[in-house]
Amino acid sequence: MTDARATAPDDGLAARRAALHLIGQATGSQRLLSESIAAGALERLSPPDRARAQRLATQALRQLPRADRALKPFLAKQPPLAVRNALRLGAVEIMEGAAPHGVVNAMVQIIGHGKRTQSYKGLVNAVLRRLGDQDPQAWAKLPVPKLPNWLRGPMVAAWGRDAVAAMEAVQAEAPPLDLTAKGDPAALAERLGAELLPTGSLRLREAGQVSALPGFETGDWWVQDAAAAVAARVLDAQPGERVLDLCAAPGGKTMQIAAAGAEVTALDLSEARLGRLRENLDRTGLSARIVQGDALEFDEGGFDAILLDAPCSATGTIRRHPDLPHAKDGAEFGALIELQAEMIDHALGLLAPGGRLVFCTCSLLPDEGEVQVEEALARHPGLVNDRAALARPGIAEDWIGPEGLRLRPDFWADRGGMDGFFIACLRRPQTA
Ligand SMILES: C[S@@+](CC[C@H](N)C(=O)[O-])C[C@H]1O[C@@H](n2cnc3c(N)ncnc32)[C@H](O)[C@@H]1O
Repeated sequence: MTDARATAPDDGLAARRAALHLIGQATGSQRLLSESIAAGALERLSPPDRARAQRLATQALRQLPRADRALKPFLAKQPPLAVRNALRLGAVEIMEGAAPHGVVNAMVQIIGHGKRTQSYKGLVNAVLRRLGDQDPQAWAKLPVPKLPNWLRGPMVAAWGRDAVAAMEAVQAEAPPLDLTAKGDPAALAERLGAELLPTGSLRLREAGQVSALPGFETGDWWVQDAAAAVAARVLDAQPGERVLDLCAAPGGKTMQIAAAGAEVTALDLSEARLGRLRENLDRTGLSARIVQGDALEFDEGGFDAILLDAPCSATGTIRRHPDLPHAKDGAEFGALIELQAEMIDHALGLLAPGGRLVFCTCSLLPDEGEVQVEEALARHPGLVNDRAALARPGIAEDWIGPEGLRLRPDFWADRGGMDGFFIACLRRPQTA
């Protein structure tokens, strides 16, 4: 059955309304876009509107501080959040090149529709029209959006002001699309007209619809940030090895390990995310044993290698998830850091003697990376930090620190950056 509301052309109203819902949830209710979407926020939309709503919300959240600056001269006082967000989304769209009249009409209609917002119709109309008369160059000259203080403080303490400013500059841009090839990356790069990155990932700047790219249906590749792909390269799974992927879903790293010919067990707590892992394995024709459960309760041992891509603050992925600084406030850091340490200890106990544990997090906070390794080495006498395993093709020597490999969004800035990651390889002694 077709839902007429989902398919009728509406000049972008449905997509904009949904985008505003997502932005409202992130800025008003501390809900990540992924959480709102999992709760059904985009269910009623057609696939193109769904993609458009997500794109609009993501771009508006990425540029929120710029939008606020551009709007400030036109607002004597702040209107309610729903109106403010409509102005923000409208400002971002107009200043980034959308036809102003279409944006103004849509926002006026949306605001005019709500009982609590309809009295702001005139304001939205006037402000967005005046923004439409602004020089688009002025937008580009606005300062790069800064991270919120709760995150900026610890990051400046860890990496210094200049490095954080460089990361913010990368985070202000829409990221490229990175792919991992199931087979030969050079041949696939040629087929797709993609850049072959030094670490072996592929990069497309203007990808369009992912599922329309050649090789999607046949499962010749999967979407995976270049930095995320390095963790499984460090693990370097060998054909026939027994490998445990402890926090596996949605399975980017599981697929790399399976493609290397290892016997992989993919475990995750989330049944919903494991559903995505199953779809990914089906599409790529790769196989893994799938286990739903808590990593801390899994007690099958004797693995040659374990990948622990632990739950973390995800602060390394802000350029792909710009909702995070708006929806979070750092309150959960402490619990995550404790969980990561428990997971490291538990995983070490599941290794065969001489086995290796690759621990990684997509975090920019040393407490979720370097400090975890330092403390694990202190807790486990005889444990070896195998830094030689980190020297993979394309990895610059100065990215490897005493505790492990630190990847940052401002690395490869001229190529479009990369996600922030920490990766270490710990070896259990032969005799424990
Ligand atoms: C960073 S994501 C993993 C990404 C995945 N390795 C990939 O490359 O696609 C962390 C995962 O840990 C899972 N997780 C969180 N707590 C867990 C637990 N106690 N046991 C097992 N998995 C857990 C989450 O459901 C989430 O899928």
